Amino acid sequence: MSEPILEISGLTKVYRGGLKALDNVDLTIRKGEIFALLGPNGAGKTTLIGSVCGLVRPTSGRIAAFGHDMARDWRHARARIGLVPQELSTDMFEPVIRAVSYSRGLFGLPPDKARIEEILKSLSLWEKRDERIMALSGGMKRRVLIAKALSHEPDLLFLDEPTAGVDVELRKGMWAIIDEMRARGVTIILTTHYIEEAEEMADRVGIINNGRIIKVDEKAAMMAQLGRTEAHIALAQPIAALPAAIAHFPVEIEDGGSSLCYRGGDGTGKGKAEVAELTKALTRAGIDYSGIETRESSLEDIFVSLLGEKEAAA
Ligand SMILES: Nc1ncnc2c1ncn2[C@@H]1O[C@H](COP(=O)(O)OP(=O)(O)OP(=O)(O)O)[C@@H](O)[C@H]1O
Repeated sequence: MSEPILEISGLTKVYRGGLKALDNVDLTIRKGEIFALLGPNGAGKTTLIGSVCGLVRPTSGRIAAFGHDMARDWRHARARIGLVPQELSTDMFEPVIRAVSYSRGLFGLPPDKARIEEILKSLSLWEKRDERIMALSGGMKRRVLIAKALSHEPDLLFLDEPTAGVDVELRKGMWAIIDEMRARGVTIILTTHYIEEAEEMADRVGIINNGRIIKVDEKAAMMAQLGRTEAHIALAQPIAALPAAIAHFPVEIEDGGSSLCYRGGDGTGKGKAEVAELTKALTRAGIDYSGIETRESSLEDIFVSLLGEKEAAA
């Protein structure tokens, strides 16, 4: 297991007015990993990132990056940390290349035209280098944010909801860019609302809700618990009891016998396959159905079930 690059312990943030955005957060990030912080709106993701990047002053707790305590030795660590925020707030009138070069200088690195060119090319921004940022499309603006963060060659990079509100194509493009950064050895922490994004990108996943980290696990183990499948099967004729032929499936009668509800699977595609098996078994048993509605559980469903498990264990 590689060495820790970021160690957060007992981190709490209470905003003026009393809102506790982070509640005693402990989290260790290892060198070279991609860590996805998954949580709903207002969970505390941006506050957590802001605390590490020096934008939010923690109420209590400790943050150490690269072995340096951020409270005492902030400058040393800060120069090695990059942040891609959710939105561009400045430089709208600047040409792309100037904004990106300026970001590099801001962190005290000497100008390096070749490096800036390489970054802009890798993000397909080279052709747009002389355009003002305000004239770019939303997707290109996001790329500028990434280029700015990469310009100072961070070892630890935060991506705050890199693909919120972008179309599928751009999301895939963004994932490819994140992959390239990983290949260069950058440690990445990304926040997201999307389970599929965590699934696609991350080595480990942490789930945050109401300022608390509910669970942290390797991606595969986490996904095995998430993404359960739910299928509602409308029956052509109501049934009074579960037929023996389907009793071994995780299925229940609902709506007074006019439909069946399947809840199973483990996020590996097992659910869908099992629903297909279930429909075959119904056909074999001579039970007709008029429709099937299948869905994967949402992030909200998962929070409800994880919180339920946590409360049950407490
Ligand atoms: N400057 C602030 N002052 C007071 N409350 C704040 C401030 N910034 C954030 N909050 C509150 O802290 C909580 C956590 O917000 P935060 O932005 O960290 O969540 P998030 O998980 O990033 O949400 P989102 O997914 O919507 O970006 C929210 O209830 C938010 O309203």
